[in-house]
Amino acid sequence: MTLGGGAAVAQTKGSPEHIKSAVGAVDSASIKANTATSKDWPTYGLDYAETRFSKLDQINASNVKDIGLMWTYSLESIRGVEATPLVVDGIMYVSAPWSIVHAVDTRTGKRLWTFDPGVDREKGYRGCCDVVNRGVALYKGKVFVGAYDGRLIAIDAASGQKVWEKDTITDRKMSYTITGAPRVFNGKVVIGNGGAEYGVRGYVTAYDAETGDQKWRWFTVPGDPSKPFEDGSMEAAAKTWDPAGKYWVSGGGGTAWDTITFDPDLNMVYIGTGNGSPWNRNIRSPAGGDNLYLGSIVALNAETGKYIWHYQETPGDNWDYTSTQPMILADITIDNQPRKVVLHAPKNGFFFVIDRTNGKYISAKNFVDVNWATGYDASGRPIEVPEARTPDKSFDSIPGPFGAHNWHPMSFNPQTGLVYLPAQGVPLNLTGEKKFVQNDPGPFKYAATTGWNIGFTLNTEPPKNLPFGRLIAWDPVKQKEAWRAEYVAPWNGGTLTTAGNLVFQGTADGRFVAYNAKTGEKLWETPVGTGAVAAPSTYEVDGKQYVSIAVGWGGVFGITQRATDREGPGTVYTFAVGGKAPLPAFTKYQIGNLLKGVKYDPKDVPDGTAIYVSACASCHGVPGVDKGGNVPNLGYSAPETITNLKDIVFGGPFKDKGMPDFTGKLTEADLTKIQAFIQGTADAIRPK
Ligand SMILES: O=C(O)c1cc(C(=O)O)c2c(n1)C(=O)C(=O)c1cc(C(=O)O)[nH]c1-2
Ligand SMILES: [Ca+2]
Repeated sequence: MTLGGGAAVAQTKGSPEHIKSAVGAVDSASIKANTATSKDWPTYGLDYAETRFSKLDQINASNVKDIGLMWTYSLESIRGVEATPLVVDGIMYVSAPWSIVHAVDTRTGKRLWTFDPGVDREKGYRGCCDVVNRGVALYKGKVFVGAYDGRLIAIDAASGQKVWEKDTITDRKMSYTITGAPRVFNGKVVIGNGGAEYGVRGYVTAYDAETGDQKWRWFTVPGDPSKPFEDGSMEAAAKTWDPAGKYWVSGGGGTAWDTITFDPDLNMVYIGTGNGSPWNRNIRSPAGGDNLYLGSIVALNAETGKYIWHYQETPGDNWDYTSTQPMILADITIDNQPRKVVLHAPKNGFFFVIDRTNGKYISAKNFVDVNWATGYDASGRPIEVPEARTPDKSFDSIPGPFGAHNWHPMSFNPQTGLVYLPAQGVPLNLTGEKKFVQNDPGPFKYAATTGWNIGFTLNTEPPKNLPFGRLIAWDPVKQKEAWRAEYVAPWNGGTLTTAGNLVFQGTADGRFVAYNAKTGEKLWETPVGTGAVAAPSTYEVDGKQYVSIAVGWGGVFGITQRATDREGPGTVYTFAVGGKAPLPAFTKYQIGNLLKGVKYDPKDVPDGTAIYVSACASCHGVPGVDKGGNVPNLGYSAPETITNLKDIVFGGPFKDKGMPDFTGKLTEADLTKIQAFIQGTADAIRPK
């Protein structure tokens, strides 16, 4: 066998030498070249356009019924698994909770190495939405991972040893985290961060892939006006914020916590920016204003990081409507004109088609029911419903802050012309805070004890709309649904589509399903160990096509809620035609009895409710009502656990699992009240 350099050395596949040459050859040119065959899956969305459309068709609509399990690989995790597995010549790189990276030989399903960046487990509460990681990036023999605590780390792809590490965080006092997959192009690795529920200012940074040296940084929202603007885009943006809101004190938000999409044709990188911080615009910018660049797609020069254009999908965000959802770059024909577009389905419930050469709006249409806007006008501005921002009334925002579409990647199949979009509804009611004080852990302020600052109280009135989850096949040209598959719950997985006329998706209720991409007919399914939220990938090894999915229930919805009676560990499942491996033994989710017998004073229940909402609800859910996600529901704890709450809440005995030490944040008197709320709620819902 002759290798690239002309050396006639036969390598054992999976050996360090093989990995050095295979992953060493990954660069922008090879990622582009791979689109001709889709043999490898070298970057988060498969290709730079992030289509998640594979040209492989060995597995297709006629034979998908014959695929079976080849192997499973345990990620040994209990929290959410959101990563898309990358594969180059049979070597898989997949990340697990706490940003742990696993290298797996797909020829055997065996571990090559793991890398644990050593994120302080006690700091899990510094991110809003589970200690997840959406995946790694590969470039010239290195694996890049964004660690949850904000470090960007380069790892040697063959040895699993750290090559370099950079602290990407500008201000360590603030709750910044990284959950997204880095993107690498032309020798630069780009990463953003999360934290807009806590009061941070968003930005993205490019580093030299080889050395880790910083190349450029672009802030998404303006900073303290007493300091100079970083660039002209910040000067322009500041005009759309009301300084009376002192937005820089609560960071402003706009965090780029997921999508960063490189466009090799136009040498631009598109950043999807997040929600406002705090969410409530009346507090953040009392006189109103669009608050650029929240809820936007922003094009930057890929070389310099300089602003080129923006399109704001949610002007003056008020509802946690992030535009961080994954983008797809497509060349499609609209009104007989070939157009270079971005396809995008942000949280706000509208499907957007944007001209990516200049950021001009082409069309937007709601893909689920929405109640905050009736549509978009010809200039691309939403026609808002006034009640959606009433300061003195509560509002069932539809979509709610979980979004009509969250981070779960969609895919686009040019053969069907359809986008496969995991859509959902998670009801939530928002009531504006009358008096907002940054970092006040006060009662009823959701998750405020762990640092949230959103300017709303949640569900002070029970929401009236109903939850749902569905797969939508969406025609972006007609802006119309072609078919749908309904699910039992929200929070289903990302999608993959192939030239075999297939769509693959994992589901919240613990299945992995294949559909006919044209018609939506279900062609195959298998149970997997727990709810699946990540997107699958497909690749060819030694002439054979495989499909892999990393399964592990979690993410913001999955911390507190569930749709299966199974639980972890996080596991990679790999399927191929003729696979005959037995499914692993699934672990049954052990839910205790509804809590009974904890002594409490009913007078403590109202205060207990208020404290629970601020300190416990974001991870433990509503006692007894929710059934526990990847974190236990306290309404089903043993009575001794609740009676002795102080043994868990103080001193950090479960900090390895992500439970913070509340010493100094809660008192023993608070715990007495929390106990009253937990037992009181369990008693209130107990069937008579
Ligand atoms: O505003 C932010 O900075 C931020 C960060 C993240 C994150 O980093 O995971 C999420 C969100 N917001 C968010 O609004 C959201 O719905 C969400 C879901 C998830 C998830 O992984 O399940 N992360 C995030
Ligand atoms: Ca957010």
